[in-house]
Order: sequence, then C-alpha cells, then structure tokens
Amino acid sequence: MAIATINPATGETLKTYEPLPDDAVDERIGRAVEAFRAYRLTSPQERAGWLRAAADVLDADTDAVAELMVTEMGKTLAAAKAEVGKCAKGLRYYAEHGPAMLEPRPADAGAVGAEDAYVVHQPIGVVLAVMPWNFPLWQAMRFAAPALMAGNVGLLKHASNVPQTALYIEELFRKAGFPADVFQTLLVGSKAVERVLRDDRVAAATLTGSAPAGQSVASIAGDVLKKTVLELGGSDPYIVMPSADLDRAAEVAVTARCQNNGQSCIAAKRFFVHRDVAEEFTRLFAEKLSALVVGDPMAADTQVGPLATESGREDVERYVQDAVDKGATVVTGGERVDGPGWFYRPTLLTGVTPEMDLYAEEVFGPVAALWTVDSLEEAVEIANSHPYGLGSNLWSEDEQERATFIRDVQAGMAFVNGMVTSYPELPFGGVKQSGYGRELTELGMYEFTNAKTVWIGPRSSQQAEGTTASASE
Ligand SMILES: O=CCCCC(=O)O
Repeated sequence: MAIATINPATGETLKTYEPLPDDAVDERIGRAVEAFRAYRLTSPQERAGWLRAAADVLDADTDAVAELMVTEMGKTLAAAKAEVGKCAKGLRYYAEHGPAMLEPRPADAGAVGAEDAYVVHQPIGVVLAVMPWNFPLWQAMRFAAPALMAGNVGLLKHASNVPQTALYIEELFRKAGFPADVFQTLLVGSKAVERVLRDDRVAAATLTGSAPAGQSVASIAGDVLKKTVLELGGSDPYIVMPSADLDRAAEVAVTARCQNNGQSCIAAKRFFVHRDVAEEFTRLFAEKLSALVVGDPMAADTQVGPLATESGREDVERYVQDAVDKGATVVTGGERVDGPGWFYRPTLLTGVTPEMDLYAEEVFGPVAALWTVDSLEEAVEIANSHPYGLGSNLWSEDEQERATFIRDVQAGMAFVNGMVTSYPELPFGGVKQSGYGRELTELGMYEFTNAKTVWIGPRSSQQAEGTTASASE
C-alpha cells in the first residue's frame, strides 16, 4: 500500500510520501539509541513533566489533529475529538501515576539473607511500535505514554494510510519538550518492519493489527529473541439475557458495533440473545441501527462515516454476501451507500451459521451478526469457539449469570452491563489469537522494562565488625 492520505469520504488522494530509504531508517535507529543513552538517566518526574506538556499540546491542537484524522481515515469529527481528549487524559494519567509505578518494589530481604532486596523496573531501550489506522492517535499513545514514562524511546511505524497523523505524533513529542529523537516516526512500508526488528539496536516491539501481521512480527522477534506485545483482532461477543434492560442493551449495542464506523478490534461483533427476548431485542437493535445518520464524517450530526479504505469496504461486502448466499437474513442495511466514498450501511444479520465466513473471522465494518440462544452456557460456548479472545460483553442482572460469564468467557476483558472500552486505568489485551501481553496500567508499563532483581548483602566492613564482635564475646 502506498504511503498516502486518501480521503475515504471522497476517494481523493490528497498527499503521497516516498518511504524512507534503508540508510535513513538506519540513521534514525542510531539517533534513537543516542537519545536512549541520556533519556534513561532522566528522572520519572522529569518524564512526567514532558508527558503533561504533551497533553497540553494536544489540548491546544485538538481541532487540527481531529480534522486530520477524519481526513485520513474517516472517523466522525466528534469521535476524533473524543480520541484526542482520551489521549490527553492518558498522558496525564501516566504523568501522575507513572513515578509510583516505577518505584523499586521491596522484597523480604531477611528471607533471602540480604541486607536489602528489591525489584527495580528499568527501561529496555528502543521499542518499535507498529500501529494501525483505526485509532491513529490513541493506539500510538496507548503504547507511548507508559513506555516513555518508563524511560524507553519509541520508533513508530504507523499504518500507511495515516502518514500525516504519524508525523504529527513525532511533532507532538518534540513540541512537548521531550529530548530530541525520544520518539520518531518512520515513514516506511510494512516490508521494512522485519529489517528494523532484526536490527540489534532495537530491543522490542509492540504491534496492534491483524493476526497475520502479529504472526509475522512474533516469528521474526522469536528468531532474534526479542520481547513483543501483540494486540490483534477481536470478534467480541455481546450476550443479552432476559433480565437485561433491553432498551439500554440495544442502545449500547449500536454504539458497541458501530463505534469508529464499525472498525474497532473491541467492537461487539457477535450478538447472542436469549430466545425469551430475542424478538424484542432484534426489533430494538434494528430500529436503532437503521436510525443512524451515515454521511460526511466532518458533519456534526453524522454518526457513521465511511470505511477507511476501498478494500476494507469490499471485504465487508464479501462477508455479507457470503452470509446471505448461505442463508443469513438481512434485517437492516446490507448494502453500500451510492456515490463517492466508501460508505456502508449499518447492518444486522440473523441466521448466521458456522459455514459462513464471518462466523470465525472478524468483520471490520458496521455489520452485526445475531444468534438466538437458549442459555448463557450456549452463548459462552459459541463465543469461545471463535479463535479470538479480546473483549466480551454481558447484559444481565442475575448474579449467577454474571459470575459464570466472568469465569468462563475466553477473553482478556469481560464487561457486564456496558461495552468494552479501553481506559488508561485498566489493563488492555487479549488471549488466544487476539494476542498476548497487556497494554496500559503498570502491567503495560512493565512489558517494556527489565524487572531487575537486586540483592545486597551486608557490607564487608559490617561483616568484619560482626566477626570481630562475635570473636571477642
Ligand atoms: O482496534 C482496536 C481498538 C482499540 C481501541 C481502544 O484502545 O480503545
């Protein structure tokens, strides 16, 4: 894919970039290494100051950066502004809590015959971040805020369709006053990732993206024995039981499925509804989906903008057509919007069966697949049969059902009476083919630190004194 800004609302190519040649990439890695030499010695408080300054820069740049994201990948302007706000909040969160997370953790020195023993989290160096276009600012910040707080330096290989946002992120950290080259954007295609990851000067990598991209990065990293964190696809279940507030569950279902124009790894994609309430929930869900305003993402009243790429819309169309060919029913939507841009109508499908491609894959667009089930156990069993295990949602007032869901659902995140959302204050990540490792909180921060065990014995002088004292007793 060319490195270019192509407006998904019009299909117009606005700006193209030549990828950085290999020697320029090598030179930037060298600069990152130099930056790390000094940056690792800065105090957590200094880094917190720069993170706070970055949040202030974002506040000031909100309108410009939000418009840039809308132009590059088509999310609505309201969603883009909310994303900028979330990034500023995340930066401030790690500025406030990061220093405490990095305090040495004392161990039981007496139990190990030491005078002092503790664990100290030290930065590991240059971390490569391979990031997707769907939350072009937040996904990068979800990595950068804890990683920079910990004293690492970052190299960002962003998705090829958001080059201007990628360049803005480098500028953001520069404007915030971080030392030079602590965070650099590499405008390169995905083929360049292997070379960067194999470079001895790069310590680790994080990737948010597709399962195939994750497999590729994990296998290269395995070959050179480097740490990786992978946040891959999701096909989150959304289970609705008879005790749920159906109207609220349907309202949130619409947001959970259509957020970001349906293009989120943590979007609810498979809806399991108990037979007793299936008809009513389906009616409410379809009614609310079809009421969504689809259109120009810059317009204030738009709720669903275009898909980010032409090929992305073709994929969605293929999944829906395949399901319909194999017997699924389109309750609402099921078609593109005529005219320029890559718009697709919010869609509800029922009658989904295992033969359909969307059953075990991820549909990256506003398409909800609904199953009628007879019990929570049945819902969880079908949900768990999917290769992904990122987030999961349950709507129920029943304590026993909640406990069963939390215990049995195979997912990195379980949300009850709400929709899966990332918060700077909560760990984020999945299991199975959704990846491994965690982002955010101290768990995320520690992924890219060396948890160094420190054991300090008594000083020789003390030992000698102790020996003399006991000899004279
Ligand atoms: O595609 C993944 C979306 C994650 C969004 C988030 O972190 O909120």
